[in-house]
Amino acid sequence: MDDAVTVRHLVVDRGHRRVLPGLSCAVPAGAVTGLLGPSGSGKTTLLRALVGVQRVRSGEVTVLGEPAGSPGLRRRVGYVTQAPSVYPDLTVRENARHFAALYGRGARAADDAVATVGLADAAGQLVADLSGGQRGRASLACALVGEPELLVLDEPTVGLDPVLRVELWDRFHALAAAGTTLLVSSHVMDEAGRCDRLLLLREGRLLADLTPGELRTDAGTADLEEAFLSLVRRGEGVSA
Ligand SMILES: Nc1ncnc2c1ncn2[C@@H]1O[C@H](COP(=O)(O)OP(=O)(O)OP(=O)(O)O)[C@@H](O)[C@H]1O
Repeated sequence: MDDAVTVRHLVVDRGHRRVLPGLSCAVPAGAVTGLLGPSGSGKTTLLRALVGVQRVRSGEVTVLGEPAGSPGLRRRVGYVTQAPSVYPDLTVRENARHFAALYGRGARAADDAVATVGLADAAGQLVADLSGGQRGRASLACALVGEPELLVLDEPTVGLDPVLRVELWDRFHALAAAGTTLLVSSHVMDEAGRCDRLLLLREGRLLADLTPGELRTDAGTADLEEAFLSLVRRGEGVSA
């Protein structure tokens, strides 16, 4: 499988801290890759570098064959941040139609995206009146509407109930089956099991790049949370 993203020796400083000290990794095309790691491990920083909004000190990030942040990638890459990026004074439908228009797509595509994230019943509501989880999904709809080749999602299931979570993950896999590459960050290890591949980060370093099955086998436990912790402990043992 080709890689949609390759990262080589990426060094990023934020404030006075070296957050990514020389990270190398790859994201396979047409699959759902989970970017997992504890809070502060550098997940958002890596995602920001992929979409070209992070100042980097050195290294190379190639996205869909072009340097990250190239103007040509703007329409090919969708990014949903942890903070929903939608207009509070517009309805869900109006937001989706606005972004659809920016991508040269019609009202039908906008309405489909709203339905996909389970917000059809709330389409006429102002975003300002939505719950946090609903607002996040409205933001996701606005990214989906452009049908990007690479979808970068920063903790998209935070605040969602289990039913919606499962539905969204099914949707992610349907998109991947249709050829979209998804990179989804999470610190919820039970979501790791839903990914085709996992990149496990710790303190800005790649702890492992493997499938959920490999992680379980490697750690000798079916519990992914436990498996991740065992990997962390092993890493600490090696560096000690
Ligand atoms: N603007 C900033 N200035 C200085 N340091 C920052 C800034 N933004 C993030 N950091 C630091 O960079 C490190 C990595 O942050 P990042 O947001 O990439 O982690 P994360 O793995 O996405 O965490 P979370 O799961 O909590 O979102 C953290 O130590 C954080 O405190």
